[in-house]
Amino acid sequence: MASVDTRPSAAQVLLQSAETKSLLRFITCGSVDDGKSTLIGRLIYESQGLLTDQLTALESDSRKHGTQGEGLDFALLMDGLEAEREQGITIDVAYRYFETPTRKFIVADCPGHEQYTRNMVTGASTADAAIVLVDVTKGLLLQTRRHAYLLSLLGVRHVILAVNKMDLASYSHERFVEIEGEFSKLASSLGLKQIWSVPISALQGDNLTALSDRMPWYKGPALLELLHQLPDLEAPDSQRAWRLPVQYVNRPSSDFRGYAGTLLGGGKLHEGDSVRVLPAGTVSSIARVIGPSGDLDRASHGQAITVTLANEVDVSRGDVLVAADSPCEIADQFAAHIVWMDEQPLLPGRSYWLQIGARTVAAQVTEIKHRVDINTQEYIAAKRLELNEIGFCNLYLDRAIPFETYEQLRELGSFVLIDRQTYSTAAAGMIRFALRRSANLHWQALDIDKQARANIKQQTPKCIWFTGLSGSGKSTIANLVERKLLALGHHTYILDGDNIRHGLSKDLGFSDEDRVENIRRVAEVAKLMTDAGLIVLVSFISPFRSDREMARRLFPDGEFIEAFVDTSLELAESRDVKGLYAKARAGQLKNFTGIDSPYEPPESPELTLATATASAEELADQVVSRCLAPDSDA
Ligand SMILES: Nc1ncnc2c1ncn2[C@@H]1O[C@H](COP(=O)(O)OS(=O)(=O)O)[C@@H](OP(=O)(O)O)[C@H]1O
Ligand SMILES: Nc1ncnc2c1ncn2[C@@H]1O[C@H](COP(=O)(O)OP(=O)(O)O)[C@@H](O)[C@H]1O
Repeated sequence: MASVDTRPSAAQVLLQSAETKSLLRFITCGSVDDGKSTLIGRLIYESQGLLTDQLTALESDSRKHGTQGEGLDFALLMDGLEAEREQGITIDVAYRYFETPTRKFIVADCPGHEQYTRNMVTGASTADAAIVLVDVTKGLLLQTRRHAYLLSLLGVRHVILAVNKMDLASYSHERFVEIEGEFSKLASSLGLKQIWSVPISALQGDNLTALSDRMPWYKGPALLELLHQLPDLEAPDSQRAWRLPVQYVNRPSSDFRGYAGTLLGGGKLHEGDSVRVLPAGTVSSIARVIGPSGDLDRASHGQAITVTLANEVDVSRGDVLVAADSPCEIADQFAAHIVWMDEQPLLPGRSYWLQIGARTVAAQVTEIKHRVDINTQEYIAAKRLELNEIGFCNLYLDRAIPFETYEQLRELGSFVLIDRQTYSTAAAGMIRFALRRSANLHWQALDIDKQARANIKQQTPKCIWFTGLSGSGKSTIANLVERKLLALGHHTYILDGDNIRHGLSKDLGFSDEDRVENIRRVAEVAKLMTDAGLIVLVSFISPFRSDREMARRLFPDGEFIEAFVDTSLELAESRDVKGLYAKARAGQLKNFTGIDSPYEPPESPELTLATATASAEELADQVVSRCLAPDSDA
């Protein structure tokens, strides 16, 4: 006789999910070999959340295909997905739901391989937490680094390092501590903050639902306990004001007009609050706040509500209602990280639809500042982004939109790009900051001017622009010049290529486009420095004539002194101070000036410094006398 099955049916589980238990969304990172499937399967099983049909299938599959003898093979719960993948079925992300008496969980299972980056990004974009699985016998792998980077990119706030297969390492405390240390170094280099580490054996069930006596040195919590303790969606900063993106305008009759959406942000929305409609900027006040079961006095983050306004103002789907005294920014140009998800590469200049919240606008990527190697996090110059590649880009929208940076508020700082021909989702993006429209910027008049700043230093501001091949002698000569000027009581500063590329230009590589941008930035900084009354020494390869001309145009006549450090390629290469020429010749360094990237010598520089025939000391003297000569102003 069949026994009565007391496990909940699928329908019951769904009904239960409507209860008000808190929900934690998390993602698991790691490959199947790390024991990911076994871990998730076991967590679901042990938390009694298995649906009846799933369990029946698991029991029969374990008998037929299992690798665990008479026991249940938990990995089979997840492996169905692998089979689907083999059949070529595209699965964005596989989500599994389970719950315990106190919490509901949605776990996103994302495959570990690089070609599934877009899947992981999709899963992580809504996750509150992530479990990074590391096989204790293998330690940190390249993919661990990749996963940790993606978690930091997507701002997943709680990261749990699960060191798995502890049974295969004799439950060694030492080995656990070693891996934990390596991971915490990696995490802090990526800016991941909340890290927990748990030694587990997914197969044996150690430290999953209860502490294991095989690892008495581990004082807890067990993994499931930890998942219960984590706060769900990070409570937004309560100082931040509320935002209500309008999902739709509810107008059942002519005397009711409500605006529905999910409330976001830290602050509470109250009946009577002043409200601003963005992007238009019109002001009104909240007349009613309506929740699923009637009128409310107030609402907070995450609540689905409808509001009505005190007077008739124009509000459409996609607008954002904000606290009137604390509106969010509006802009039409952004810098954003973009994860490319389409088979067709991203081409700057092409028009896409950009969807942010309920708003859709036309957008172009005007520039890919760099691509990020997701395994090493190196910045690489890129003219296009291919499937699964990540780029840091400038975007231009055809109209201004209200937004928050992704860091401030995920929901108003993330967007997707949609291919206008195929309507496929081409990319996911995260707004890092707005690039303001110059039309909105005004020059601020100041009382103290350049002349006053220079007078007090008793000098004439200058920009001495050293240009030449790598290893030509720019830094050596500039350094000597600065020492000499300083000894004469002058106020100086050196802007050196290598140094600026560690900070101001650390996002730039060595493509032609990046060099152009590098020089543009440095020229602007040099101009500010002469404005401060300084003598500024600029030491950059600055290989392109047109960019040096652009720099020159920023300065008044006579202030810009172009000093060509004239050293032949052969000589510079024979010096090879940093060993870069050898690397470039060996093909290990691309776009190297003079080898596979051009250098355009100046046509009529103020100074030509021939390093083959004069010493650095002599050349520095030439520069100093030119710099201080009164006629150089002419
Ligand atoms: N591919 C490639 N090409 C040229 N230089 C390279 C490259 N990769 C690294 N480096 C190192 O970067 C320094 C040059 O940076 P700059 O900012 O002066 O270059 S540029 O003006 O933007 O062309 C340069 O420093 P210097 O040798 O002092 O010129 C090199 O050390
Ligand atoms: N006349 C000279 N002027 C400048 N540097 C010289 C000269 N003769 C030899 N050198 C050597 O060439 C190298 C130039 O390197 P560096 O100043 O770093 O070049 P850059 O900044 O252009 O890359 C230094 O090792 C320097 O000592």
